[in-house]
Amino acid sequence: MSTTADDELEPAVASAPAEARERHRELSEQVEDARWRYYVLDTPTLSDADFDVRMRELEGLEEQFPELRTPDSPTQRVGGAVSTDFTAVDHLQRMESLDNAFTPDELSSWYSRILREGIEAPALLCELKVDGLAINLLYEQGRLVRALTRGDGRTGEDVTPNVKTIASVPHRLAGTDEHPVPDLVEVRGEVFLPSEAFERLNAAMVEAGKPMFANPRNAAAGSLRQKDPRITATRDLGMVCHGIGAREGFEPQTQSGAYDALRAWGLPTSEEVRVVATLADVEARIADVGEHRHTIVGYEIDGVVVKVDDVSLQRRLGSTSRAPRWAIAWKYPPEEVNTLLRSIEVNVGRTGRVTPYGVMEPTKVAGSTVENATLHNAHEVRRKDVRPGDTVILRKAGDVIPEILGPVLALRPEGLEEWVMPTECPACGTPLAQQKEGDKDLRCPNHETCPAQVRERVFHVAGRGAFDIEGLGYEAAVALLEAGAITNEGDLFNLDEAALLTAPLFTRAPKKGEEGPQLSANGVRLLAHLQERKTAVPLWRVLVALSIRHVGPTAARALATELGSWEAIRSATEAELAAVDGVGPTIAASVKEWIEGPDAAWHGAILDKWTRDGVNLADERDESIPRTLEGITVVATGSLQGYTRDSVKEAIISRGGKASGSVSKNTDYVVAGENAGSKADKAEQLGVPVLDEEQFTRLLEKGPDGLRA
Ligand SMILES: NC(=O)c1ccc[n+]([C@@H]2O[C@H](COP(=O)([O-])OP(=O)(O)OC[C@H]3O[C@@H](n4cnc5c(N)ncnc54)[C@H](O)[C@@H]3O)[C@@H](O)[C@H]2O)c1
Ligand SMILES: [Zn+2]
Repeated sequence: MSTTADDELEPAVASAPAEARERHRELSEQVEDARWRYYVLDTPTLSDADFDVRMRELEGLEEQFPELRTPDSPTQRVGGAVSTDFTAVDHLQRMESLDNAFTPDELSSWYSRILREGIEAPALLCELKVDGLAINLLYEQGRLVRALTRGDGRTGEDVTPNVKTIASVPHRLAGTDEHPVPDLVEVRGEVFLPSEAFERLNAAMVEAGKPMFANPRNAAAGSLRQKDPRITATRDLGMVCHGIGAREGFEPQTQSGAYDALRAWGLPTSEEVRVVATLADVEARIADVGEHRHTIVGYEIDGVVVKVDDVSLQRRLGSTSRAPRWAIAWKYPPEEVNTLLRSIEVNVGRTGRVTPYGVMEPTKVAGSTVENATLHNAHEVRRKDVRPGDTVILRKAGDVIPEILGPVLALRPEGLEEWVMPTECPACGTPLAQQKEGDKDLRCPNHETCPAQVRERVFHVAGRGAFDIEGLGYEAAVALLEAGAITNEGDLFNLDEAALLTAPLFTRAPKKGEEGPQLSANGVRLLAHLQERKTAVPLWRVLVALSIRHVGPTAARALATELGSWEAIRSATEAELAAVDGVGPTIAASVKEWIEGPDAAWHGAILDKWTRDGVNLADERDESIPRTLEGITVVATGSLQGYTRDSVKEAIISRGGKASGSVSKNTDYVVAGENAGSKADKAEQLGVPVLDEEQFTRLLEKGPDGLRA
């Protein structure tokens, strides 16, 4: 918890040494500067995480040397100021900030302090900490007369015309018998930009050639604090209430009760407010919200605010110079940090795609350390205008892959050169080219022998979705290729002891009586696994292993199911391939290209070798299963007791039927399990019979006749 001036603190004992004073002065300046950029200019140069670190250090210094805690220290004041673009107006009641907790310890020491006041088990209100900007709405006789930003807490900026453009902010309050409209009330809340509106706004900014907003908070602040309210009106801002200030003719007993009144008057309140009894409940709520942080509401949140619900207890606890003692903000780990972009490198993928990626000063974000992040293609590098040497904003949300959002332009060193995409493959020197006119991606066209592509393909053949060969990871793939034990994936299933002995990774020193290097245990196992896997996987996984562009597991399954063997796929026409359910023209063209295009010779050689080496290139039909569904199309939807998504398809296909994903007039039956949604509805509209699981089982056993019984 960030500690602030406590009146009861002992007077200073130690006097601060010169270097502590100097550091305090330096940090204060940095914090003041950051606040100015953040609150007034809406273009921060520090990340929130870096800002918080500095505040923490300041607070630590003041803890140690209380004499440094002067009234003008940034720790004693509510951050923010008033821009000259707006009229400065005083709040009737001061607007405060919040103290923060980043750890369970900090949270519980906040709670202990309340208990020390002799307050027993207070009801605790938990609400979302909205990542927007604070607003103060003054209603007199139910009429919205003024809207102010927080400013420095005493004086805010008059943004009334702008706030009036926000759809969810009522210009007039509606009274009810239970909740009559008060003479006067200051309503506090957060103005935010919904995530979707943020995406849209940034897309429009790019279109217009203007710099993007780094995050929804900055976008919300920038949108609200416009000189021209007509611009604000286009931005789809939202607002949610989280407190009240001055009031006349309105005396709620609890914070949650106040929200009930606000809601009744027509003000936007949150559905996600919970009143709980214990600190353990608070922790559970924090964990729960944390898990759904990005989906719980349609806007960004960065924490949970915990408040003592009882208003008389709030009064008793009072406030420090900048924040109430009766509330605390739990903050989740930062998902956005600033870091140095050291360089931009390129990576050559399995199908030759050359992808630039940023190499950064390793930084912790959302709980893990990040060093690399893809930049997708040269076009994207240009669009984001990131250059090696820039400070960049790095974002990582939960399990999502890290993303470089853009540079902090204000920190760009002078004369920083734009990055240039290489024109030649960094792995083999072949000039890079577009696959076809208008492609954003560049590729290395040397698919056959480009060492990077061969390495990625061999690794892919062994991967989970393909042959799943244990003991053949990236390191092993590199070792086999470097030793010349294989030249490409075609040689894999022909590997024998002699060939493997050339790769040091798979050998061990000879024991007594043995001559020369011997195969290591890993080497022996790899040979066994290769022999086992080559016949163990169904055709679709072999298709995946071939690295045909656009042929992933879904398309591969579709092709294998319909055609059953490599031979049948090879001899099918492009039109026949395209007609396969789940394939279509793009994939069909790509398969044909793989079979007949400029690389046909070495592609064919791989398959010849695999055939020679006994790889399974056709699926066996289980003749013991009766073909009860020949010519019948079935769509399964919802969850069934006795089947998984895959086994349902399996059951239909193995009986000669067609398992389709969408309902049309060509559908013969729809099988509807639990929670069957729109597909079952559509079936009814089209008059397609809908079966339950028991009827489906009869259909499988006896065909349509089974249903008549
Ligand atoms: N990047 C920068 O340079 C920079 C500079 C200044 C501030 N900041 C950011 O702002 C923070 C400090 O700002 P602050 O003083 O506004 O404190 P704060 O954002 O940590 O907490 C106070 C604010 O939270 C808001 N809030 C959201 N939901 C709320 C709820 N349910 N109940 C009550 N209040 C709620 C209110 O607007 C309130 O004013 C820093 O921790 C940092 O994240 C960043
Ligand atoms: Zn290459």
